[in-house]
Amino acid sequence: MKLICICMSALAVRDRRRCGRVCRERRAGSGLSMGSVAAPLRVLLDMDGVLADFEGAVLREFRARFPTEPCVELEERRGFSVREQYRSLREDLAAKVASVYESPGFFLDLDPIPGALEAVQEMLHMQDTEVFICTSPLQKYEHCIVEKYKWVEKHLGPTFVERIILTRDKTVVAADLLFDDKDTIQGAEANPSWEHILFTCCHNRHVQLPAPRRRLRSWADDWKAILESKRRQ
Ligand SMILES: Cc1cn([C@H]2C[C@H](OP(=O)(O)O)[C@@H](CO)O2)c(=O)[nH]c1=O
Ligand SMILES: [Mg+2]
Repeated sequence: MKLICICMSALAVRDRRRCGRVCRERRAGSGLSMGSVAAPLRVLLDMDGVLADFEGAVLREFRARFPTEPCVELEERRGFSVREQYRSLREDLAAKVASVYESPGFFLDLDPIPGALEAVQEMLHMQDTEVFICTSPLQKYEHCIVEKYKWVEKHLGPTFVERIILTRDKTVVAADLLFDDKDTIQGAEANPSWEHILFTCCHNRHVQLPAPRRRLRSWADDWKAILESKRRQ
């Protein structure tokens, strides 16, 4: 069971997280320590590429709007940024593909990733588990932000909207696990509290992860084993 310290007073998030790490280390060597209590496992789920099919929609909409232009098939996707790969095909295609995902309705109409909604509901009802959606808005955020909220309400229900964490910097959010399709997640915090589980997506399929980094290949893969292994740490 995962442990955190009972602290003397309400501590800042940063201090509480530090305290949790100290307790985990203590427990590994010497069992339960004085002042330790069970804490739920906190899981962050990224949205695009993990719950919502951003890549599939970009290709479908790009083809529909620019039928005569070359495009990048999903099997050919490499690197997180769609815009940069289209730019490498031809400079002006960068703006064209960006116009697709910056359009009103784009984020709202994303299809759920297969198995994602069922997995989230199951995770939500697991004992000793807290689930949040941790997602970044586009820099051009006009439609994206409200549509991400609406997407969650539509597919997961209004109470799940309370569980959205919207941030451009996921490193400052405290949790045990982050499932995310972006292979490199950086920000103000050099040592985030979460373990990043790379969720396989067309653009990261070929990324070789150095040990001990872990992947979840799809929602049909054993995500429960990852949660349980983290609980035991
Ligand atoms: C521009 C761009 C955005 N996105 C997603 C990631 C972010 O959502 P999320 O954090 O839910 O994965 C969102 C804003 O950048 O759009 C991509 O996945 N690829 C891209 O090339
Ligand atoms: Mg993502």
